[in-house]
Amino acid sequence: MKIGIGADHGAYKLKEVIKNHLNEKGYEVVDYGTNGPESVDYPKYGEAVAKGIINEEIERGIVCCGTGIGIGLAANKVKGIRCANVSDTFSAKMSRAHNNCQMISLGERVLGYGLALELVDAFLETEFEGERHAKRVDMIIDIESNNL
Ligand SMILES: O=C(CO)[C@H](O)[C@H](O)COP(=O)(O)O
Repeated sequence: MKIGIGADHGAYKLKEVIKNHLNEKGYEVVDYGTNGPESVDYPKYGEAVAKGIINEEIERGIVCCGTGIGIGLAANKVKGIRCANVSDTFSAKMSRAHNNCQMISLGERVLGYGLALELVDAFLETEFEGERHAKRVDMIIDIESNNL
């Protein structure tokens, strides 16, 4: 599976930790930056990874900033994207199982690296359950289409 990652300056170290972890696990990783501590604006990176999903360059996206909130909000503004800001393993799994999220966002100023990697694994290893959840995800998609 091809995974896109992106972060701002508040989380580029976490992004590197995730990149190494995914490479070790055999995933193909596309890094959308940023790659250093210089201050940057997180919306640019959230948008870039989200567009990677929509353009089918990648299948899943993991984005990081200080809290994971801002970069996740930005990703969710790209039509068709469902990105969940998660900090517990159950929610990381449910973001796939019930919500069919293509992306999660993580906060480097919130999480330890061990937990962050557990969240990444839970997200990537859980399948969407479909059935009653498919109708509800379709309703989310309809809200987007009806409120342009
Ligand atoms: O968490 C974030 C957005 O939700 C950003 O990483 C955070 O706002 C950056 O702050 P600063 O410019 O003070 O490092």
